[in-house]
Amino acid sequence: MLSQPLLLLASAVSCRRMKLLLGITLLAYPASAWDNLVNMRSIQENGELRIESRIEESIEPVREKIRDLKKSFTQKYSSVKFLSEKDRKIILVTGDTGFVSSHLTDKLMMDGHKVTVMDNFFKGRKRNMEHWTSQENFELINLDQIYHLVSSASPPNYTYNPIKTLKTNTMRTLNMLGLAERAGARLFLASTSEVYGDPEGLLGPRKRVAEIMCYTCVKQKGVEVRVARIFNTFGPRMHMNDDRVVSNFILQALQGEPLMVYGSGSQTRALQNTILEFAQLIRKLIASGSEIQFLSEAQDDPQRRKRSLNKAIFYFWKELEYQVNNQHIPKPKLARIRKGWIHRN
Ligand SMILES: O=C(O)[C@H]1O[C@H](OP(=O)(O)OP(=O)(O)OC[C@H]2O[C@@H](n3ccc(=O)[nH]c3=O)[C@H](O)[C@@H]2O)[C@H](O)[C@@H](O)[C@@H]1O
Repeated sequence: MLSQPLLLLASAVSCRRMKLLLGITLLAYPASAWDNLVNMRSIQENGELRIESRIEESIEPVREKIRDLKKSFTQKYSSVKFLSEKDRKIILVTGDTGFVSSHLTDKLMMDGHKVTVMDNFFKGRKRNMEHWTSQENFELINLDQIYHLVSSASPPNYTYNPIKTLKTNTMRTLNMLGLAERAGARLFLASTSEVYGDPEGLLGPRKRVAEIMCYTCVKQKGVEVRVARIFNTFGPRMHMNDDRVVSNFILQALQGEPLMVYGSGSQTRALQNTILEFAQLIRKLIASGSEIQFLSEAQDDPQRRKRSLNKAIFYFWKELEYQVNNQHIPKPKLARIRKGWIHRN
């Protein structure tokens, strides 16, 4: 009989314990969950902080660059370094208003050099260079035309160093053609009457190669080219030692020395009928008492090279007509020309 109440008591006790245990568990769970939550938050926050600081670290140099850039924009690059003439280089940059080249120019200018830039503004922009335009070390060239008057026609000049003459006429012509192509500019080549002369000569054949280079670039690259074969030019600023016939005879006549005619003097040039006649003319014009002396014939001396203005007039007339027709300039009426109101020269 005793065991019954004991059992009941025991079960009552364990029931209370269970309840107690259950109560404690119920209380402990939310507490630990809260704790976990708090922990997780702090881990997350720590992580976020670390990420943020890393981002900050990597962004800082970019920010610095932006600050520098802003500063440089407000400075307008006015504070270029001063370089003495010895250290200051004269630099040519082509394609300058483009992206890379415009930054290179900034660097060179800031370092104090004298920079000339050349561009046809095909891809670049003038705006990229505007901040330099008032700076005295800076020059911007936009090319439309190149006059390639390379290689002197003076015999002592081009015979002095034949390899230099060869290089000047060939390599420099190619370089200039490349520049003309790049800049979209028209190139004028000063060729010579010598291309009609001796095929072994020192100047003529080299100039002929230069001409061929020009025509090849016209065909293959569409470069606009003009070639003029210049005949026996002379005039003020010609060098005393040029050693061509005009300056030689004038100097000899002025100094009262004999005028030296090579060969018989029957050879012709564009400037006079014969060289002998030319010597006589100079002597008369200068009123010189100089004699005329005949020396042996010069080597490979072309005997006949004379002007024919008829052909030149014909081509100029055709060209003028073409230009008038294409520009829609009203042609003068024939009656007005006849009356003498408009002169047709
Ligand atoms: O300007 C030109 O077109 C050319 O002039 C000269 O070629 P050349 O035509 O022979 O011209 P000069 O040297 O002035 O001679 C002209 C003629 O006068 C003669 N001459 C020249 C000089 C002199 O003192 N005496 C003389 O009788 C020459 O024998 C030649 O027949 C140059 O050699 C070429 O490079 C140049 O392209």
